[in-house]
Amino acid sequence: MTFSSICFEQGCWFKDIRIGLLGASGYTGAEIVRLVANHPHFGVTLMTADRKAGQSMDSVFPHLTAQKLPRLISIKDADFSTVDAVFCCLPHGTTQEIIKRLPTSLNIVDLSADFRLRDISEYEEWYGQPHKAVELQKEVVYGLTELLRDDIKKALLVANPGCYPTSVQLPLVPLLKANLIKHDNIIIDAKSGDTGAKEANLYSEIAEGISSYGVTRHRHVPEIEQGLSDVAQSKVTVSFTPHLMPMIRGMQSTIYVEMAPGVRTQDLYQQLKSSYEVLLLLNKTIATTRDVIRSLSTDGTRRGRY
Ligand SMILES: CC(=O)N[C@@H](CCC(=O)OP(=O)(O)O)C(=O)O
Repeated sequence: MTFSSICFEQGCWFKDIRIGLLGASGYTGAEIVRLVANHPHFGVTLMTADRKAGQSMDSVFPHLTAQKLPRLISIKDADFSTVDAVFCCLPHGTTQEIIKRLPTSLNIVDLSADFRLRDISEYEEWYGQPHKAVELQKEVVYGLTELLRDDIKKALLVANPGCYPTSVQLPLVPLLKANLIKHDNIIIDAKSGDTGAKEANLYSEIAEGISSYGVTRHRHVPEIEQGLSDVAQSKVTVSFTPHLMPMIRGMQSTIYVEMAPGVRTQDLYQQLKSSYEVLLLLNKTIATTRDVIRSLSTDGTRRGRY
């Protein structure tokens, strides 16, 4: 991305890249604000949230009170000449039409699923609706940063990966690339916290229980298979079952693979260790979502090498 503008709007003093958030009042909007807050170059100058237009962001998320943020406005009142890049935090299925009306000079990161699947017919099959911006699909870079960092830097439109597909592709891609595992019989037992759910769930419906859902037909399956097949350079299929857990935040995917002949568990460990600068635990300590959340709060800059 190249930006030359200097911006002096409220909330963006001395930050040279002006960010607009569309659909800012949801969890993904709040997360972008958190990430941008300490960024040396990014400043938020535009925030839209149709149902909360006129309100301040801290009236929705009080933990953001200390941030200097513009007031939430309706998207129809947005002036896109005041931004260099847009994060689209709108619901799945609503983004395609909005993005195609935005100025073509804008860098866009779409956090919905609208541009993740390259194959349009696969999108229509899994999301149950026609794709409304087919012409944009060819511009898209799949935003799994650890894999495609250089392409992402040059992209005008980035499709931010789904949550489960991220948790599955990051560990499996280095193993597939190094031919350490077989391409079939990959079983993914995945668990998500409640903030990942599409709609607000009542405490009484979630607490003290675990539910599997989307069994054999979750929309993240084709996204996972697309990514894994790309690196394996042959068709990879997976068995995937997601579960909703009684916790607010976090995700854990336990993945079962068959190792290639002659490969040992230690080889998988070494491959992952040399691929990412992340907390990697084996035998001595068990991974927990709590530890990941704790580590995020102290290090937002961790990067993988892929
Ligand atoms: C627990 C739960 O319901 N999770 C959602 C995934 C979260 C989401 O909407 O989004 P992404 O596709 O952007 O990851 C689901 O299974 O559809």
